[in-house]
Amino acid sequence: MAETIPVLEIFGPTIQGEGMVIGQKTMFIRTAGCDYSCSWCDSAFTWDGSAKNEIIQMDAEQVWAELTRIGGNRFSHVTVSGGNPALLKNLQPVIARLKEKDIEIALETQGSRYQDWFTEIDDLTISPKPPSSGMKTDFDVLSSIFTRLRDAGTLSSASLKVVVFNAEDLAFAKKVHLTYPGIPFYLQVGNDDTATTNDEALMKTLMSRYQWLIDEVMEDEQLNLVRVLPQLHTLLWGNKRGV
Ligand SMILES: C[S@@+](CC[C@H](N)C(=O)[O-])C[C@H]1O[C@@H](n2cnc3c(N)ncnc32)[C@H](O)[C@@H]1O
Ligand SMILES: Nc1nc2[nH]cc(C(=O)O)c2c(=O)[nH]1
Ligand code: SF4
Ligand SMILES: [Mg+2]
Repeated sequence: MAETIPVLEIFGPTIQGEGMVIGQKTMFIRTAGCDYSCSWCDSAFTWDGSAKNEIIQMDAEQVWAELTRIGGNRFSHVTVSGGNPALLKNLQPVIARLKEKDIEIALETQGSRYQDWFTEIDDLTISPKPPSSGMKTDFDVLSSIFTRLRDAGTLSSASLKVVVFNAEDLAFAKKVHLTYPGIPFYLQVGNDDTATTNDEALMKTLMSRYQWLIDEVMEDEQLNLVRVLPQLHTLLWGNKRGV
């Protein structure tokens, strides 16, 4: 049996709603399982057991078949997220298959694990977690990821993205930025109501949080080379899954 990965959903094409390639037309592969349990995780179903019956073990061929079944020829970019896809050594054949098909590949991970296939990712988003998440970043692991990418000559594919809910999170984000000044740095508005179905109210709250974050960054002379973004998909579609 070929190597498989646990898949929770494959969807798209849609726009990448976050970070370094925001707006990019892309397909998503969402893997199951995470080594973290962030208090505000908007994808908790990937690790809290609530969707365990939806997990399908798929090999590279099956992943490609599903991508083309739903995306046809209407995509050239695939984003892998989770959960933490960096837990999966077996993602290698999936990445190889996408490369073979000339598909650009993005990956979302929190920077707690390294995999050799990181060097084959075109847009690698590393998202260390701030205090409000309840998680603690291992900066030795994070630094070793950047060292390995640099050694492989692929550091330019990487960016950092920190989600911010409050002033303490922003101080953490600043520490991350100042520790890795050469890595493109994104601040992202935190969504503190991942359950609501009131899209209008959520959009209003998120826009005012976005304004707060912008105001803070504008006043801070150590945050001059940063990009401040909302989660565009949440503004457009609220907490809906699979968009
Ligand atoms: C669901 S995570 C999956 C990838 C990986 N585990 C990670 O956290 O980077 C994808 C992105 O969504 C962000 N995210 C999760 N919950 C969020 C929330 N409530 N508000 C804003 N961003 C959130 C994460 O920080 C991460 O950048
Ligand atoms: N449109 C859209 N953009 C996204 N960017 C990161 C996502 C994620 O859940 O990792 C995501 C997602 O779920 N949908
Ligand atoms: S690391 Fe990512 S997937 Fe895991 S709990 Fe945190 S936000 Fe959710
Ligand atoms: Mg998401």
